[in-house]
Amino acid sequence: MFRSTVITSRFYSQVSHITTPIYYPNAKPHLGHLYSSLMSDVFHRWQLLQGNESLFTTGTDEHGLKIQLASHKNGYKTPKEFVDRLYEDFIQVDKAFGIQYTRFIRTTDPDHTENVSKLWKLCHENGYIYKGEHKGWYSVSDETFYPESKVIKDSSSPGKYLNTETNNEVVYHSENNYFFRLSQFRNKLITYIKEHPSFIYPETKKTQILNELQNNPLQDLSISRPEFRLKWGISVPGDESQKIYVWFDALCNYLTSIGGVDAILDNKSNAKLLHKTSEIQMPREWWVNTTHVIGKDIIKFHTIYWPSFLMAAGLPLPRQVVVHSHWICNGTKMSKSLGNVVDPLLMRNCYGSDAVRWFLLENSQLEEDGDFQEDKLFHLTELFASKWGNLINRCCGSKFNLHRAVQFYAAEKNPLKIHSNDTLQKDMDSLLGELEKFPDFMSEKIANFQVASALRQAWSIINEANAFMQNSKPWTRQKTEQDAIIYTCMEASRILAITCQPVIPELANKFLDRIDVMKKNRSASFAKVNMDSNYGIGSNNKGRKVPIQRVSKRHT
Ligand SMILES: Nc1ncnc2c1ncn2[C@@H]1O[C@H](COP(=O)(O)OP(=O)(O)OP(=O)(O)O)[C@@H](O)[C@H]1O
Repeated sequence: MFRSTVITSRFYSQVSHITTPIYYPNAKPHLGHLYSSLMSDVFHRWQLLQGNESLFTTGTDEHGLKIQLASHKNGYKTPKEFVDRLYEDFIQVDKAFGIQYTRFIRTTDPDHTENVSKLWKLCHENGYIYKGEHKGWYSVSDETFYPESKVIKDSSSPGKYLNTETNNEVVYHSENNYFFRLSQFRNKLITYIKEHPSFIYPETKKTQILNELQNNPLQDLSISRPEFRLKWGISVPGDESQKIYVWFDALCNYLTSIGGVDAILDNKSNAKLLHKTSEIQMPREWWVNTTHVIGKDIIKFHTIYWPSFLMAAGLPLPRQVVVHSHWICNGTKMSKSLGNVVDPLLMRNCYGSDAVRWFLLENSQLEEDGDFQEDKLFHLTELFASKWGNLINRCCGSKFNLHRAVQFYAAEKNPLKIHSNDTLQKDMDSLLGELEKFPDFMSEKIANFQVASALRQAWSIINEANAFMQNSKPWTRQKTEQDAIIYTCMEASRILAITCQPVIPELANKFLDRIDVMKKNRSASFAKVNMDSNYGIGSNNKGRKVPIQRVSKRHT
Protein backbone atom coordinates (compact mmCIF):
# COMPACT_ATOMS: atom_id res chain seq x y z
CA MET A 1 0.00 0.00 0.00
CA PHE A 2 2.85 2.36 -0.69
CA ARG A 3 2.02 5.18 -3.05
CA SER A 4 5.52 6.21 -4.00
CA THR A 5 8.19 4.06 -5.57
CA VAL A 6 11.79 4.62 -4.50
CA ILE A 7 12.21 6.78 -1.44
CA THR A 8 15.70 8.04 -0.89
CA SER A 9 17.05 10.20 1.88
CA ARG A 10 19.57 12.42 0.12
CA PHE A 11 19.52 15.19 2.70
CA TYR A 12 19.47 13.45 6.03
CA SER A 13 18.93 16.60 8.00
CA GLN A 14 15.83 17.26 5.91
CA VAL A 15 14.08 13.91 6.07
CA SER A 16 11.07 13.46 8.25
CA HIS A 17 8.65 10.69 8.94
CA ILE A 18 5.34 11.53 10.52
CA THR A 19 2.77 9.06 11.78
CA THR A 20 -0.82 9.04 13.00
CA PRO A 21 -1.97 6.49 15.53
CA ILE A 22 -3.27 3.45 13.71
CA TYR A 23 -7.00 3.48 14.27
CA TYR A 24 -9.17 0.70 15.54
CA PRO A 25 -11.56 -0.26 12.73
CA ASN A 26 -14.36 -1.38 15.05
CA ALA A 27 -16.69 1.33 13.69
CA LYS A 28 -16.58 4.14 11.15
CA PRO A 29 -14.01 6.93 11.57
CA HIS A 30 -15.14 10.28 12.95
CA LEU A 31 -13.90 13.84 13.06
CA GLY A 32 -11.32 13.03 15.78
CA HIS A 33 -9.53 10.53 13.54
CA LEU A 34 -9.57 13.00 10.70
CA TYR A 35 -8.01 15.59 13.00
CA SER A 36 -4.92 13.47 13.84
CA SER A 37 -4.54 12.55 10.17
CA LEU A 38 -4.91 16.16 9.13
CA MET A 39 -2.24 17.43 11.52
CA SER A 40 0.15 14.85 10.11
CA ASP A 41 -0.89 15.54 6.53
CA VAL A 42 -0.26 19.28 6.84
CA PHE A 43 3.18 18.66 8.36
CA HIS A 44 4.01 16.19 5.56
CA ARG A 45 2.73 18.44 2.76
CA TRP A 46 4.66 21.36 4.25
CA GLN A 47 7.91 19.37 4.07
CA LEU A 48 7.23 18.49 0.44
CA LEU A 49 6.40 22.11 -0.39
CA GLN A 50 9.83 23.10 0.97
CA GLY A 51 11.48 20.48 -1.23
CA ASN A 52 12.31 18.27 1.76
CA GLU A 53 11.82 14.53 1.80
CA SER A 54 8.99 13.26 3.90
CA LEU A 55 7.18 10.04 4.70
CA PHE A 56 3.75 9.90 6.25
CA THR A 57 2.23 6.69 7.52
CA THR A 58 -1.20 5.95 8.89
CA GLY A 59 -3.31 2.82 9.07
CA THR A 60 -5.50 0.50 11.06
CA ASP A 61 -4.94 -1.52 14.22
CA GLU A 62 -6.76 -4.70 13.31
CA HIS A 63 -6.07 -7.30 16.00
CA GLY A 64 -7.39 -7.74 19.50
CA LEU A 65 -10.37 -8.71 21.55
CA LYS A 66 -12.44 -5.64 20.72
CA ILE A 67 -12.25 -6.46 17.01
CA GLN A 68 -12.90 -10.15 17.70
CA LEU A 69 -16.05 -9.26 19.65
CA ALA A 70 -17.24 -6.55 17.23
CA SER A 71 -16.82 -8.89 14.27
CA HIS A 72 -18.84 -11.59 16.03
CA LYS A 73 -21.52 -9.10 17.06
CA ASN A 74 -21.84 -7.80 13.51
CA GLY A 75 -22.31 -11.32 12.11
CA TYR A 76 -19.01 -11.68 10.23
CA LYS A 77 -17.59 -15.19 9.77
CA THR A 78 -14.05 -14.10 10.71
CA PRO A 79 -12.45 -10.99 12.18
CA LYS A 80 -10.38 -10.70 9.00
CA GLU A 81 -13.53 -10.35 6.89
CA PHE A 82 -14.72 -7.71 9.33
CA VAL A 83 -11.54 -5.62 9.21
CA ASP A 84 -11.26 -6.06 5.44
CA ARG A 85 -14.62 -4.36 5.24
CA LEU A 86 -14.05 -1.65 7.87
CA TYR A 87 -10.55 -0.48 7.05
CA GLU A 88 -11.96 0.74 3.75
CA ASP A 89 -13.99 3.33 5.65
CA PHE A 90 -10.74 4.86 6.91
CA ILE A 91 -9.26 4.88 3.42
CA GLN A 92 -12.45 6.50 2.15
CA VAL A 93 -12.20 9.35 4.66
CA ASP A 94 -8.50 9.82 3.83
CA LYS A 95 -9.32 10.01 0.12
CA ALA A 96 -12.22 12.37 0.67
CA PHE A 97 -9.99 14.79 2.57
CA GLY A 98 -6.84 14.46 0.48
CA ILE A 99 -4.84 12.82 3.27
CA GLN A 100 -1.66 12.17 1.30
CA TYR A 101 -0.05 9.30 3.19
CA THR A 102 2.89 7.40 1.74
CA ARG A 103 1.84 4.17 3.39
CA PHE A 104 -1.42 2.93 4.86
CA ILE A 105 -0.33 0.09 7.13
CA ARG A 106 -2.67 -2.62 8.39
CA THR A 107 -1.50 -4.72 11.31
CA THR A 108 -2.65 -7.77 9.37
CA ASP A 109 -0.12 -6.97 6.61
CA PRO A 110 2.38 -9.87 6.39
CA ASP A 111 5.46 -7.65 6.74
CA HIS A 112 4.00 -6.26 9.95
CA THR A 113 3.22 -9.59 11.60
CA GLU A 114 6.74 -10.76 10.76
CA ASN A 115 8.18 -7.57 12.23
CA VAL A 116 6.22 -7.84 15.49
CA SER A 117 7.66 -11.33 16.03
CA LYS A 118 11.13 -9.89 15.47
CA LEU A 119 10.64 -7.14 18.02
CA TRP A 120 9.33 -9.69 20.50
CA LYS A 121 12.30 -11.99 19.93
CA LEU A 122 14.76 -9.14 20.45
CA CYS A 123 13.14 -8.11 23.73
CA HIS A 124 13.06 -11.75 24.80
CA GLU A 125 16.69 -12.44 23.87
CA ASN A 126 17.73 -9.34 25.77
CA GLY A 127 16.02 -10.69 28.90
CA TYR A 128 13.06 -8.32 29.11
CA ILE A 129 10.25 -10.86 28.63
CA TYR A 130 9.36 -13.63 31.12
CA LYS A 131 6.37 -15.88 31.85
CA GLY A 132 4.25 -15.44 34.97
CA GLU A 133 0.78 -15.48 36.51
CA HIS A 134 -1.38 -12.46 35.94
CA LYS A 135 -4.18 -11.60 38.35
CA GLY A 136 -6.12 -8.42 38.28
CA TRP A 137 -8.96 -6.23 37.09
CA TYR A 138 -9.31 -6.39 33.33
CA SER A 139 -11.30 -4.13 31.02
CA VAL A 140 -12.30 -5.80 27.74
CA SER A 141 -13.14 -2.46 26.24
CA ASP A 142 -9.73 -0.93 27.01
CA GLU A 143 -7.84 -4.24 26.68
CA THR A 144 -5.96 -3.26 29.82
CA PHE A 145 -5.51 -4.49 33.37
CA TYR A 146 -6.09 -1.84 36.06
CA PRO A 147 -4.58 -1.76 39.56
CA GLU A 148 -6.91 -2.21 42.57
CA SER A 149 -6.51 1.50 43.33
CA LYS A 150 -8.26 2.39 40.08
CA VAL A 151 -11.30 0.13 40.54
CA ILE A 152 -14.64 1.20 42.04
CA LYS A 153 -18.09 -0.34 42.38
CA ASP A 154 -20.54 0.65 39.65
CA SER A 155 -23.25 2.49 41.60
CA SER A 156 -25.84 1.95 38.87
CA SER A 157 -25.31 -1.85 38.43
CA PRO A 158 -24.81 -3.97 41.58
CA GLY A 159 -22.07 -6.59 41.23
CA LYS A 160 -20.31 -4.66 38.50
CA TYR A 161 -17.02 -2.78 38.76
CA LEU A 162 -15.56 0.15 36.83
CA ASN A 163 -12.07 1.54 36.42
CA THR A 164 -11.61 5.20 37.25
CA GLU A 165 -9.42 5.99 34.23
CA THR A 166 -11.92 5.33 31.44
CA ASN A 167 -15.07 4.43 33.42
CA ASN A 168 -15.33 1.15 31.52
CA GLU A 169 -16.35 -2.10 33.21
CA VAL A 170 -13.61 -4.33 34.68
CA VAL A 171 -13.75 -8.00 35.72
CA TYR A 172 -11.36 -9.98 37.95
CA HIS A 173 -9.09 -12.40 36.01
CA SER A 174 -6.24 -14.77 36.66
CA GLU A 175 -4.19 -16.27 33.85
CA ASN A 176 -0.71 -17.19 32.63
CA ASN A 177 0.88 -14.44 30.53
CA TYR A 178 4.18 -13.24 29.28
CA PHE A 179 5.40 -10.11 31.05
CA PHE A 180 7.57 -7.27 29.91
CA ARG A 181 10.01 -5.93 32.51
CA LEU A 182 8.62 -2.41 32.35
CA SER A 183 9.67 -1.80 35.96
CA GLN A 184 13.31 -1.71 34.82
CA PHE A 185 12.72 1.29 32.58
CA ARG A 186 11.49 3.90 35.02
CA ASN A 187 14.86 5.57 35.61
CA LYS A 188 15.96 5.14 32.01
CA LEU A 189 12.79 6.89 30.85
CA ILE A 190 13.17 9.73 33.34
CA THR A 191 16.75 10.29 32.22
CA TYR A 192 15.86 10.10 28.55
CA ILE A 193 12.99 12.56 28.83
CA LYS A 194 15.12 15.00 30.79
CA GLU A 195 17.97 14.74 28.29
CA HIS A 196 15.60 15.12 25.33
CA PRO A 197 13.24 17.87 26.48
CA SER A 198 11.31 17.98 23.22
CA PHE A 199 10.71 14.22 23.08
CA ILE A 200 7.23 14.71 24.59
CA TYR A 201 5.45 17.78 23.27
CA PRO A 202 3.84 20.04 24.41
CA GLU A 203 5.68 20.87 27.63
CA THR A 204 2.65 20.24 29.87
CA LYS A 205 2.43 16.68 28.63
CA LYS A 206 6.14 16.15 29.24
CA THR A 207 5.68 17.39 32.81
CA GLN A 208 2.66 15.14 33.30
CA ILE A 209 4.58 12.02 32.25
CA LEU A 210 7.69 12.98 34.20
CA ASN A 211 5.59 13.49 37.33
CA GLU A 212 3.87 10.18 36.79
CA LEU A 213 7.19 8.39 36.41
CA GLN A 214 8.77 10.16 39.37
CA ASN A 215 5.83 9.56 41.70
CA ASN A 216 4.79 6.00 40.83
CA PRO A 217 6.82 2.85 40.37
CA LEU A 218 6.21 1.09 37.06
CA GLN A 219 4.69 -2.40 37.23
CA ASP A 220 5.82 -5.09 34.79
CA LEU A 221 3.39 -5.29 31.92
CA SER A 222 1.44 -8.30 30.76
CA ILE A 223 2.09 -8.50 27.01
CA SER A 224 0.27 -11.64 25.97
CA ARG A 225 -3.18 -13.15 26.33
CA PRO A 226 -4.13 -16.84 26.37
CA GLU A 227 -5.23 -18.02 22.94
CA PHE A 228 -8.52 -19.44 24.30
CA ARG A 229 -9.57 -15.85 25.20
CA LEU A 230 -7.91 -13.90 22.44
CA LYS A 231 -7.96 -15.77 19.14
CA TRP A 232 -7.48 -12.78 16.87
CA GLY A 233 -3.85 -11.76 17.23
CA ILE A 234 -0.25 -12.62 16.41
CA SER A 235 1.06 -15.74 18.18
CA VAL A 236 3.89 -15.41 20.65
CA PRO A 237 7.02 -16.73 18.88
CA GLY A 238 7.51 -20.34 20.02
CA ASP A 239 4.26 -20.51 22.05
CA GLU A 240 1.06 -20.95 20.05
CA SER A 241 -1.01 -20.97 23.26
CA GLN A 242 -0.49 -17.19 23.69
CA LYS A 243 -1.29 -14.19 21.51
CA ILE A 244 0.69 -10.95 21.62
CA TYR A 245 -0.98 -8.05 23.46
CA VAL A 246 -2.54 -5.70 20.96
CA TRP A 247 -0.54 -2.63 22.01
CA PHE A 248 2.81 -4.41 21.58
CA ASP A 249 1.62 -5.38 18.11
CA ALA A 250 0.11 -2.00 17.20
CA LEU A 251 2.99 0.24 18.28
CA CYS A 252 5.36 -1.83 16.19
CA ASN A 253 3.60 -0.54 13.05
CA TYR A 254 5.77 2.56 13.22
CA LEU A 255 8.86 0.45 12.63
CA THR A 256 7.29 -1.79 10.02
CA SER A 257 6.17 1.12 7.94
CA ILE A 258 9.71 2.30 7.28
CA GLY A 259 11.46 -0.99 6.87
CA GLY A 260 11.16 -2.97 10.08
CA VAL A 261 13.36 -3.83 13.04
CA ASP A 262 16.22 -5.44 11.09
CA ALA A 263 16.39 -2.66 8.53
CA ILE A 264 16.60 -0.03 11.26
CA LEU A 265 19.20 -1.94 13.24
CA ASP A 266 21.37 -2.53 10.17
CA ASN A 267 20.49 0.84 8.60
CA LYS A 268 20.07 -0.92 5.27
CA SER A 269 16.98 -1.06 3.15
CA ASN A 270 15.32 -4.42 3.58
CA ALA A 271 13.38 -5.08 0.42
CA LYS A 272 12.04 -8.35 1.75
CA LEU A 273 10.09 -6.64 4.49
CA LEU A 274 8.69 -4.00 2.21
CA HIS A 275 6.17 -4.07 -0.56
CA LYS A 276 8.04 -4.94 -3.71
CA THR A 277 7.60 -1.60 -5.43
CA SER A 278 9.13 0.48 -2.66
CA GLU A 279 12.42 0.80 -0.98
CA ILE A 280 13.51 3.09 1.81
CA GLN A 281 17.21 3.75 1.97
CA MET A 282 18.95 4.45 5.28
CA PRO A 283 15.88 3.56 7.35
CA ARG A 284 17.54 4.48 10.64
CA GLU A 285 17.81 8.11 9.51
CA TRP A 286 14.12 8.14 8.85
CA TRP A 287 13.38 6.44 12.13
CA VAL A 288 15.27 8.92 14.31
CA ASN A 289 13.45 11.71 12.47
CA THR A 290 10.03 10.23 13.18
CA THR A 291 7.25 12.22 14.84
CA HIS A 292 4.24 10.44 16.31
CA VAL A 293 1.05 12.52 16.38
CA ILE A 294 -1.39 11.09 18.93
CA GLY A 295 -4.46 11.99 20.95
CA LYS A 296 -3.96 12.46 24.71
CA ASP A 297 -5.94 9.25 25.36
CA ILE A 298 -2.97 7.13 24.29
CA ILE A 299 -0.10 9.12 25.79
CA LYS A 300 0.93 6.40 28.26
CA PHE A 301 1.31 3.83 25.50
CA HIS A 302 3.49 6.13 23.38
CA THR A 303 5.64 7.78 26.02
CA ILE A 304 6.10 4.96 28.54
CA TYR A 305 5.45 1.58 26.93
CA TRP A 306 6.74 2.31 23.42
CA PRO A 307 10.12 3.85 24.35
CA SER A 308 10.64 0.99 26.82
CA PHE A 309 9.97 -1.66 24.15
CA LEU A 310 12.42 0.11 21.85
CA MET A 311 15.10 0.43 24.53
CA ALA A 312 14.64 -3.25 25.41
CA ALA A 313 15.21 -4.19 21.76
CA GLY A 314 18.29 -1.96 21.52
CA LEU A 315 16.62 0.39 19.05
CA PRO A 316 16.87 4.17 18.99
CA LEU A 317 13.81 6.24 19.89
CA PRO A 318 11.79 8.40 17.49
CA ARG A 319 12.31 12.16 17.52
CA GLN A 320 9.09 13.29 19.12
CA VAL A 321 5.64 12.39 20.38
CA VAL A 322 3.16 15.20 19.77
CA VAL A 323 0.10 14.96 21.97
CA HIS A 324 -3.10 16.74 21.00
CA SER A 325 -6.37 17.28 22.82
CA HIS A 326 -9.78 15.97 21.90
CA TRP A 327 -12.77 17.08 19.97
CA ILE A 328 -15.67 16.76 22.33
CA CYS A 329 -19.35 16.29 21.72
CA ASN A 330 -22.01 16.74 24.41
CA GLY A 331 -19.28 17.34 26.97
CA THR A 332 -17.32 14.11 26.40
CA LYS A 333 -14.63 12.92 24.00
CA MET A 334 -16.05 12.13 20.61
CA SER A 335 -15.57 8.38 20.37
CA LYS A 336 -16.62 5.43 18.27
CA SER A 337 -17.67 3.40 21.31
CA LEU A 338 -19.92 6.17 22.67
CA GLY A 339 -21.27 7.03 19.22
CA ASN A 340 -21.29 10.80 19.98
CA VAL A 341 -19.55 11.52 16.72
CA VAL A 342 -19.56 13.95 13.81
CA ASP A 343 -19.39 12.21 10.44
CA PRO A 344 -16.59 13.83 8.41
CA LEU A 345 -18.06 12.68 5.09
CA LEU A 346 -21.36 14.38 5.82
CA MET A 347 -19.53 17.63 6.61
CA ARG A 348 -17.48 17.32 3.46
CA ASN A 349 -20.53 16.78 1.30
CA CYS A 350 -22.12 19.94 2.70
CA TYR A 351 -19.17 22.31 3.03
CA GLY A 352 -16.28 20.83 1.04
CA SER A 353 -13.16 19.07 2.21
CA ASP A 354 -10.90 22.12 2.41
CA ALA A 355 -13.34 24.09 4.53
CA VAL A 356 -13.43 21.22 7.03
CA ARG A 357 -9.63 20.97 6.98
CA TRP A 358 -9.16 24.70 7.64
CA PHE A 359 -11.94 24.74 10.23
CA LEU A 360 -10.42 21.90 12.28
CA LEU A 361 -7.02 23.53 12.31
CA GLU A 362 -8.17 27.08 12.97
CA ASN A 363 -10.51 26.07 15.77
CA SER A 364 -8.28 23.79 17.78
CA GLN A 365 -5.41 24.15 20.17
CA LEU A 366 -2.97 21.46 21.09
CA GLU A 367 -3.72 21.77 24.78
CA GLU A 368 -7.43 22.47 24.85
CA ASP A 369 -10.35 20.28 23.91
CA GLY A 370 -12.36 21.62 20.99
CA ASP A 371 -16.09 21.79 20.49
CA PHE A 372 -17.29 21.22 16.96
CA GLN A 373 -19.76 23.87 15.79
CA GLU A 374 -21.31 23.43 12.39
CA ASP A 375 -22.45 27.09 12.31
CA LYS A 376 -18.82 28.18 12.46
CA LEU A 377 -17.91 25.80 9.65
CA PHE A 378 -20.65 27.25 7.47
CA HIS A 379 -19.51 30.78 8.36
CA LEU A 380 -16.00 29.84 7.22
CA THR A 381 -17.27 28.85 3.76
CA GLU A 382 -18.89 32.30 3.56
CA LEU A 383 -15.57 33.94 4.43
CA PHE A 384 -13.72 32.02 1.75
CA ALA A 385 -16.21 33.24 -0.84
CA SER A 386 -16.86 36.77 0.41
CA LYS A 387 -13.35 37.72 1.51
CA TRP A 388 -10.71 35.72 -0.33
CA GLY A 389 -12.74 34.73 -3.42
CA ASN A 390 -14.14 38.22 -3.76
CA LEU A 391 -10.73 39.88 -3.51
CA ILE A 392 -9.58 37.77 -6.46
CA ASN A 393 -12.80 38.39 -8.42
CA ARG A 394 -12.45 42.13 -8.03
CA CYS A 395 -8.79 42.26 -9.04
CA CYS A 396 -9.54 40.01 -12.00
CA GLY A 397 -12.34 42.29 -13.19
CA SER A 398 -12.28 43.48 -16.80
CA LYS A 399 -11.34 47.07 -15.81
CA PHE A 400 -7.92 45.95 -14.60
CA ASN A 401 -4.91 44.17 -16.06
CA LEU A 402 -3.10 41.94 -13.62
CA HIS A 403 -0.53 40.63 -16.06
CA ARG A 404 0.48 44.15 -17.03
CA ALA A 405 0.87 44.95 -13.33
CA VAL A 406 2.97 41.81 -12.73
CA GLN A 407 5.21 42.69 -15.66
CA PHE A 408 5.72 46.29 -14.49
CA TYR A 409 6.37 45.55 -10.83
CA ALA A 410 7.78 42.00 -10.66
CA ALA A 411 9.61 41.71 -14.01
CA GLU A 412 10.74 45.31 -14.42
CA LYS A 413 11.16 45.81 -10.66
CA ASN A 414 9.59 49.27 -10.52
CA PRO A 415 9.05 50.51 -6.96
CA LEU A 416 5.52 50.13 -5.63
CA LYS A 417 4.32 53.71 -5.05
CA ILE A 418 1.07 55.53 -4.50
CA HIS A 419 1.79 59.21 -5.02
CA SER A 420 0.48 61.94 -2.77
CA ASN A 421 -1.28 59.68 -0.31
CA ASP A 422 0.83 58.72 2.69
CA THR A 423 -1.92 56.71 4.34
CA LEU A 424 -2.42 54.46 1.36
CA GLN A 425 1.34 54.10 0.90
CA LYS A 426 1.59 53.06 4.54
CA ASP A 427 -1.24 50.55 4.10
CA MET A 428 0.47 49.09 1.07
CA ASP A 429 3.85 48.85 2.80
CA SER A 430 2.25 47.28 5.85
CA LEU A 431 0.50 44.67 3.70
CA LEU A 432 3.73 43.86 1.87
CA GLY A 433 5.56 43.66 5.20
CA GLU A 434 3.00 41.20 6.59
CA LEU A 435 3.32 39.12 3.45
CA GLU A 436 7.09 38.93 3.75
CA LYS A 437 6.74 37.57 7.29
CA PHE A 438 3.89 35.15 6.70
CA PRO A 439 5.67 32.06 5.24
CA ASP A 440 8.19 31.95 8.12
CA PHE A 441 5.39 32.41 10.62
CA MET A 442 3.48 29.51 9.06
CA SER A 443 6.62 27.38 9.02
CA GLU A 444 7.21 27.94 12.73
CA LYS A 445 3.56 27.20 13.57
CA ILE A 446 3.54 24.01 11.52
CA ALA A 447 6.75 22.83 13.17
CA ASN A 448 5.10 23.47 16.57
CA PHE A 449 1.75 21.95 15.58
CA GLN A 450 -0.01 25.23 16.38
CA VAL A 451 -1.39 26.22 13.00
CA ALA A 452 -4.45 28.09 14.29
CA SER A 453 -2.63 31.37 14.84
CA ALA A 454 -1.13 31.26 11.33
CA LEU A 455 -4.57 30.74 9.83
CA ARG A 456 -5.95 33.66 11.82
CA GLN A 457 -3.04 35.74 10.52
CA ALA A 458 -3.97 34.72 6.96
CA TRP A 459 -7.47 36.15 7.55
CA SER A 460 -5.99 39.32 8.94
CA ILE A 461 -3.90 39.76 5.76
CA ILE A 462 -6.91 39.08 3.53
CA ASN A 463 -8.94 41.62 5.46
CA GLU A 464 -6.12 44.13 5.15
CA ALA A 465 -5.93 43.53 1.40
CA ASN A 466 -9.70 43.94 1.02
CA ALA A 467 -9.65 47.18 3.00
CA PHE A 468 -6.71 48.45 0.93
CA MET A 469 -8.55 47.67 -2.29
CA GLN A 470 -11.67 49.42 -1.02
CA ASN A 471 -9.90 52.50 0.33
CA SER A 472 -7.53 52.99 -2.56
CA LYS A 473 -10.26 52.80 -5.24
CA PRO A 474 -8.02 51.53 -8.05
CA TRP A 475 -10.80 52.06 -10.60
CA THR A 476 -10.38 55.85 -10.13
CA ARG A 477 -6.58 55.88 -10.61
CA GLN A 478 -4.14 56.19 -13.43
CA LYS A 479 -2.47 53.06 -14.80
CA THR A 480 0.68 52.69 -12.67
CA GLU A 481 -1.10 53.32 -9.39
CA GLN A 482 -4.00 51.11 -10.36
CA ASP A 483 -1.52 48.36 -11.24
CA ALA A 484 0.36 48.84 -7.94
CA ILE A 485 -2.87 48.26 -5.99
CA ILE A 486 -4.04 45.26 -8.02
CA TYR A 487 -0.57 43.75 -7.92
CA THR A 488 -0.21 44.17 -4.15
CA CYS A 489 -3.60 42.59 -3.50
CA MET A 490 -2.86 39.66 -5.80
CA GLU A 491 0.58 39.20 -4.30
CA ALA A 492 -1.30 38.76 -1.04
CA SER A 493 -3.54 36.14 -2.58
CA ARG A 494 -0.69 34.38 -4.39
CA ILE A 495 1.63 34.18 -1.37
CA LEU A 496 -1.13 33.13 1.00
CA ALA A 497 -2.41 30.51 -1.42
CA ILE A 498 1.06 29.01 -1.99
CA THR A 499 1.72 28.93 1.75
CA CYS A 500 -1.69 27.52 2.60
CA GLN A 501 -1.56 24.67 0.06
CA PRO A 502 -0.79 22.12 2.79
CA VAL A 503 -3.96 23.17 4.64
CA ILE A 504 -6.36 23.70 1.72
CA PRO A 505 -4.76 21.85 -1.19
CA GLU A 506 -7.73 22.06 -3.56
CA LEU A 507 -8.93 25.55 -2.80
CA ALA A 508 -5.46 27.11 -2.76
CA ASN A 509 -4.83 25.67 -6.19
CA LYS A 510 -8.15 26.97 -7.47
CA PHE A 511 -7.15 30.43 -6.27
CA LEU A 512 -3.76 30.09 -7.95
CA ASP A 513 -5.38 28.79 -11.15
CA ARG A 514 -7.65 31.80 -11.23
CA ILE A 515 -4.69 34.20 -11.32
CA ASP A 516 -2.81 31.94 -13.75
CA VAL A 517 0.14 31.06 -11.54
CA MET A 518 2.08 28.35 -13.35
CA LYS A 519 2.14 24.95 -11.63
CA LYS A 520 5.93 25.01 -11.44
CA ASN A 521 5.77 28.33 -9.58
CA ARG A 522 3.79 27.05 -6.60
CA SER A 523 6.61 25.75 -4.37
CA ALA A 524 7.67 27.46 -1.14
CA SER A 525 10.50 29.35 -2.83
CA PHE A 526 7.90 31.36 -4.76
CA ALA A 527 6.12 32.54 -1.62
CA LYS A 528 7.93 35.90 -1.62
CA VAL A 529 6.94 39.31 -2.89
CA ASN A 530 8.08 39.89 -6.53
CA MET A 531 9.18 36.27 -6.90
CA ASP A 532 6.88 35.40 -9.78
CA SER A 533 7.06 37.73 -12.76
CA ASN A 534 4.90 35.70 -15.05
CA TYR A 535 1.41 35.21 -13.70
CA GLY A 536 -1.97 36.76 -14.38
CA ILE A 537 -1.74 36.26 -18.16
CA GLY A 538 -5.43 35.65 -18.89
CA SER A 539 -6.84 36.53 -15.50
CA ASN A 540 -8.80 39.62 -16.60
CA ASN A 541 -10.35 37.97 -19.63
CA LYS A 542 -14.13 37.90 -19.67
CA GLY A 543 -15.93 34.62 -18.95
CA ARG A 544 -13.48 33.16 -16.40
CA LYS A 545 -15.16 31.06 -13.72
CA VAL A 546 -15.21 32.18 -10.07
CA PRO A 547 -12.77 30.06 -8.03
CA ILE A 548 -15.22 29.28 -5.23
CA GLN A 549 -18.99 28.86 -5.05
CA ARG A 550 -21.15 29.70 -2.05
CA VAL A 551 -22.74 26.73 -0.28
CA SER A 552 -25.99 26.54 1.70
CA LYS A 553 -26.21 25.77 5.36
CA ARG A 554 -27.39 22.24 6.12
CA HIS A 555 -30.84 21.98 7.72
CA THR A 556 -30.41 20.20 11.04
N1 LIG B 1 -12.46 12.93 19.96
C1 LIG B 1 -11.25 12.88 19.43
N2 LIG B 1 -10.55 14.01 19.28
C2 LIG B 1 -9.32 14.00 18.72
N3 LIG B 1 -8.72 12.87 18.29
C3 LIG B 1 -9.36 11.71 18.42
C4 LIG B 1 -10.67 11.65 18.99
N4 LIG B 1 -11.08 10.36 18.97
C5 LIG B 1 -10.08 9.64 18.41
N5 LIG B 1 -9.06 10.44 18.07
C6 LIG B 1 -7.79 10.05 17.43
O1 LIG B 1 -7.83 8.63 17.29
C7 LIG B 1 -6.97 8.00 18.24
C8 LIG B 1 -7.70 6.85 18.90
O2 LIG B 1 -8.25 6.04 17.91
P1 LIG B 1 -9.43 5.05 18.24
O3 LIG B 1 -9.69 4.27 17.00
O4 LIG B 1 -9.14 4.30 19.49
O5 LIG B 1 -10.62 6.12 18.44
P2 LIG B 1 -11.87 6.18 19.42
O6 LIG B 1 -13.01 6.85 18.76
O7 LIG B 1 -11.38 6.75 20.71
O8 LIG B 1 -12.28 4.68 19.51
P3 LIG B 1 -12.99 3.89 20.64
O9 LIG B 1 -14.19 4.67 21.04
O10 LIG B 1 -13.29 2.63 19.89
O11 LIG B 1 -11.95 3.77 21.73
C9 LIG B 1 -6.68 9.10 19.25
O12 LIG B 1 -5.44 8.92 19.92
C10 LIG B 1 -6.63 10.33 18.37
O13 LIG B 1 -5.45 10.33 17.63
